[in-house]
Amino acid sequence: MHILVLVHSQGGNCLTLAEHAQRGVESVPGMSAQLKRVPELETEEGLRAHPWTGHVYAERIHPLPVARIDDLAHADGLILGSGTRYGGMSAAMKAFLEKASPLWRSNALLGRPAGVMAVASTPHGGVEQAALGMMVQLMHLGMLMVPCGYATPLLQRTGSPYGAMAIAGGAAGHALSKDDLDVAHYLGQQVAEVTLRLGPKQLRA
Ligand SMILES: Cc1cc2nc3c(=O)[nH]c(=O)nc-3n(C[C@H](O)[C@H](O)[C@H](O)COP(=O)(O)O)c2cc1C
Repeated sequence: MHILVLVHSQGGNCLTLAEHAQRGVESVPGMSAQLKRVPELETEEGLRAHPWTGHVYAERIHPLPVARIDDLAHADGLILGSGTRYGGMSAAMKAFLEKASPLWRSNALLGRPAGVMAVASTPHGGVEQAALGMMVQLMHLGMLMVPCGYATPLLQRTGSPYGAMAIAGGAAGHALSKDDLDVAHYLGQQVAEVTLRLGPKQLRA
């Protein structure tokens, strides 16, 4: 069975979490994961020319496959990740989810498991709202939320009970910690295990 790990990352931090979530999924026998990015709203030239993140875009973001709405319908489970933008998910992630309205109409994603990840540069800069905002949109699509909870001691040090969350990037230049990466891996495992227990998706007409 297959999990789609779908990310919008500009500085590469959320992408790093997504890579670890992908490994977490793949650590569960019988599960595979594919990492894709949502379509960008900014121009290719603008992204490449950005003074701080242009090299990240060229080296790490651009090579990722760009997701289509169909990819959501064909995955047995989903992990979404976004950088925090003004206390919410990125516009690119939100735009992608809004394009999923045909799947909302057909209930194609009803009952499928999903987890969320977010990164912000400051401790009280809205990382939880970004993650919870993604959860709300996924619940409108009928998806089942798979949280981190507190079953792992990692959650005493980083992450959040809602999903994988971290403080990194921005002017202070915080780097992701090993605990942050391990929480992302843990979330991937959790989503994979729940997906496996629920069984293969039922495709709706
Ligand atoms: C337009 C914009 C808005 C941002 N808004 C916030 C914010 O509200 N709170 C915060 O802590 N960081 C904010 N940031 C910083 C990013 O969340 C941070 O750099 C994070 O590491 C981005 O993840 P990424 O490296 O995966 O792109 C903002 C960055 C940009 C470009």
